[in-house]
Amino acid sequence: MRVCGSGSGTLKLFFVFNPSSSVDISRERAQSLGDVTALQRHTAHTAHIAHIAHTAHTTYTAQIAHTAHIAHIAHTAQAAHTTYTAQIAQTAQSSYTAQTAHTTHAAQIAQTAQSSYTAKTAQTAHTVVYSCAIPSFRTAHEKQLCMYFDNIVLFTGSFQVGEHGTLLKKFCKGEQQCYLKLMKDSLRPFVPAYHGVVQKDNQDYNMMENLLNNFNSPYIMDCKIGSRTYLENELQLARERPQPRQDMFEKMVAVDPGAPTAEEQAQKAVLKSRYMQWRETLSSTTTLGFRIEGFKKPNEDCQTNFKKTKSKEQVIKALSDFVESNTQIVWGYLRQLRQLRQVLETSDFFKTHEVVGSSLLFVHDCSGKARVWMIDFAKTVTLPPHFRVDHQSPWVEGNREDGYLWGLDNLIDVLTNMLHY
Ligand SMILES: O=P(O)(O)O[C@H]1[C@H](O)[C@@H](OP(=O)(O)O)[C@H](OP(=O)(O)O)[C@@H](OP(=O)(O)O)[C@H]1O
Ligand SMILES: Nc1ncnc2c1ncn2[C@@H]1O[C@H](COP(=O)(O)OP(=O)(O)O)[C@@H](O)[C@H]1O
Repeated sequence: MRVCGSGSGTLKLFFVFNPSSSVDISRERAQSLGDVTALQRHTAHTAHIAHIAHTAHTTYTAQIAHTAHIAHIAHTAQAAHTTYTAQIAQTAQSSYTAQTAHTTHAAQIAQTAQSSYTAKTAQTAHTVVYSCAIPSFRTAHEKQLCMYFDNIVLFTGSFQVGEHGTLLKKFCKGEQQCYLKLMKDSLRPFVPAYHGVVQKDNQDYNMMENLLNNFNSPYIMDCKIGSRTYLENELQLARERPQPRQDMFEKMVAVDPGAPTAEEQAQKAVLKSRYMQWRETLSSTTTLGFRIEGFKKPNEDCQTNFKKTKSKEQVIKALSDFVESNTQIVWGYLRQLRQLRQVLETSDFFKTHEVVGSSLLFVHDCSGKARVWMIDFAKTVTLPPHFRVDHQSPWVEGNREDGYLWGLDNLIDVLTNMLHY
């Protein structure tokens, strides 16, 4: 969450997953080139790359891991300081567009993996992968949602990879406080394990378990839960110090050119609270108390085109696509959600917090394993002493209701309906 200014697996390659490219490539590219250089430095200086070969779970990853034998990786990583940036820049400028890189990616990797274990092959695999490193996401959020390429974590603005299969998220004090409390709460099994604060390149991060560690080619979905996605004090701030946002105006117009009012059209900007409310009514947040932010299936583009997914039928269609109509997976998720529902009833943390903008992360794989975790507590705040919410009542300013249980019940209902389709 960018509110503050912004298991133990060991896979340490960062790939940028890249769907259709249409945006300001040069700015993003510059950023991504910086990331890749930083990444290579990281790779070159840690011994963890050796674990890649051992812990690669997916065929795909295993292939790369095998191909990229440790000696060759070391060599590649060393070379990276001097040659990689240039190579990627060159690749990007040639007809090797992000789109092309993505579509040919799997085929090329497969081909590469089948060939012999030469340094050249290892390097090829890396080059192919990194030539995908031209982000074309419209929003930072989409970029984070799309942070996985199979089990391999992408290096994004807010996230870094930590030691021993952990994930580092840019430090946010509010989120840290939540995790510290959650580690002692009955909700602990439903949140990533929290491992404290670490500093990297002068930036503090909250270190947590990477929830994908034990999955093989995971399917990943992020659902934002609750009837409201902004805090009451954000509304107050917007009234006291209105800060019209041009970027949000642009995001709004991209979805619906008719959405801004005449005044907003004239200013070419909207307030954040207005944008957030518009997003809520456009999607199922207001009608169902949750919305699909995006999902990612193995070897497919990340899908984030759910801003207008509002009706039950539309939601069911999207969820069916995510689980590929596999009822075993639906049952798995339902079991998890029902357990979570029960635990929420007993949780002291839940009783005493307004949970806004938090997501449920759904992960399953072809083995049939399906898990759900609560993530993203950057906008979860402690309620004043003795202040109670039921997490179900409609929100009116001042009552601090977040609609979390209402949304969860609707989600359970929708998944149950899917079994009868
Ligand atoms: O999803 P889109 O339509 O791109 O809108 C995003 C999300 O609502 C972000 O919330 P979240 O991170 O919970 O998904 C929010 O970050 P905040 O968490 O800071 O509210 C962004 O605000 P800005 O960061 O101000 O742009 C806003 O632009
Ligand atoms: N502990 C985790 N393990 C695995 N993936 C995670 C974890 N935390 C976040 N993610 C991934 O990162 C994405 C963004 O995380 P989130 O905490 O919502 O950040 P932001 O608030 O910056 O959007 C999620 O949709 C999910 O895919």
